[in-house]
Amino acid sequence: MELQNPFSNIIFILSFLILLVLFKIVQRWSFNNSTTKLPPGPWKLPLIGNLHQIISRSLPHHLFKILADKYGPLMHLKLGEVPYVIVSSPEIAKEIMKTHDLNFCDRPNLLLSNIYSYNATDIAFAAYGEHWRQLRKICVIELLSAKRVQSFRSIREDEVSNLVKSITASEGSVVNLTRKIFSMTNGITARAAFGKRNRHQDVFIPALEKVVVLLGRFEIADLYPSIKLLQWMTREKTKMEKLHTEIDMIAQDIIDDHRSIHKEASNDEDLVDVLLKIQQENYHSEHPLTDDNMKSIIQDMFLAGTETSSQVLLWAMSEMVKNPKVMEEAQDEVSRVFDKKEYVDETELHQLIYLKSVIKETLRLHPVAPLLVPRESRERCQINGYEIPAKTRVMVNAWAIGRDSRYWVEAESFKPERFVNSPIDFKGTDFEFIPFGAGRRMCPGISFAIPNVELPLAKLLYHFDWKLPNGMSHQELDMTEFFGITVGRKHDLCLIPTTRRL
Ligand code: HEM
Repeated sequence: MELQNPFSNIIFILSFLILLVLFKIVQRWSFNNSTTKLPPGPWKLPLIGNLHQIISRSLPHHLFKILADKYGPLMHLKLGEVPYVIVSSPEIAKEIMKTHDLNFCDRPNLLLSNIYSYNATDIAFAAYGEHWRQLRKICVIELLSAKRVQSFRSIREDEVSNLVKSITASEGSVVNLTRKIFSMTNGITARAAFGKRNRHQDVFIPALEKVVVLLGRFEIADLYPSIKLLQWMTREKTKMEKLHTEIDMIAQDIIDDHRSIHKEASNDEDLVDVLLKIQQENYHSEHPLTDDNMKSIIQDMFLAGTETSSQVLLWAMSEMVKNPKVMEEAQDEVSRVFDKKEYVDETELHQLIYLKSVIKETLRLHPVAPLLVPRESRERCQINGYEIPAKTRVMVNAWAIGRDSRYWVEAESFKPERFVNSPIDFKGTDFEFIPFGAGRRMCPGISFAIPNVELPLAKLLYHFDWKLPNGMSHQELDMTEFFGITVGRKHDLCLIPTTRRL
């Protein structure tokens, strides 16, 4: 019988443990060298990270492009204590918003948007999950469907005709187009949402305009979420709470008014009517629609819908004034299509191929949400061999992507003809052109937005010729941007109209 070495078991166990430790060391080493490699980015200071590089006079989307040219299209920044990645190429945008979309479809929890959005229970700021899915479904199927948008046609035509009338009244003198266009877009959204113009609207819209200003600011408390004291110290928090209470009361009044008037006919249903109907139908369901949910949806329609469409219209007019040949060609097309009819309505808008290209080119050079709406990673993942930790905030620089010279010839020039026979569209599948975002969180309002831009533009070109005031030449038109929740013109667009056709 062979004698068993009394130490053999111990030796075996020890060898096993040594191997295990070695294995762990190798695993940790390879992990450090592959999966934990963060994307490149500028050097960071303790406590503030890259804040000192970001706080400059440049607009964030411009600055991020300059930095991305140096550090690459997937760039890591630390702002305060929060990790950010900035995406600046169509390829990486596709990775984020298509391949890994599920991991990047959360929104960060931010102080002011949380107050505005009933604790992030609206659509735009809600975390990804069942609640967001339910609201988004209501939005896409019931509120912003092609059929519903069509039902608002007479509202659009009416409001745009009022715009034309008010411009005609000031023919030959300087018109502040910025103010007129904002008022028209607000009018369309208000009538679509609330029905007739009503007494509350005059308070609701100015209050929301103040919200827009507050939401457009960088809030230091959001960059140091672990220091709760900062949240209590910020004055903006108190301002937002006050505005929120004011808007909430008005919106509740509007809902209650609608509740008291029972509508049978569905022809003139507005968005509040539709939401009330859904609330009644879903009363006993697992996810009933509360009054707060309704108010948050309506707010989102205004916030996401009116600023954006107005800014696109103003950028398109600015670019056409700056490029008179483009203006001429667009006017010729509108005349060709509508001269026989002698008025512009929505029935023939589909024929305005060049005008549609003008709008696309405007959205390429002036995406009104140049960094889209921030997202946040749900879990740790790898993109292009780099590690993106969980809870990293992600900004996609749609503005830089629209100027990527690998995709766009003469990227900085305004050339609508590039879109005329091109299949490239803004529906979220061509990642070199993503003014409405892409993936699960993509803008659901395209079908509502586009007629709000096409119809007024067609009418402004059909009825008027435009020139700059004070003998200014078209090259002199100032195109400086203002960065807020959307990026619009810094200075109001003031032009002199002369009538072409009544
Ligand atoms: C030209 C006009 C518009 C532009 C350029 C625009 C652009 C955008 C962008 C870039 C996003 C973020 C997408 C992302 O994170 O990938 C967004 C989200 C959103 N937009 Fe628009 N938008 C426009 C008009 C509208 C209109 C008219 C409405 C509604 C009436 C609307 C409702 C929304 C909502 C509710 C969201 C949040 C979606 C979500 O988080 O699930 N938008 N929009």
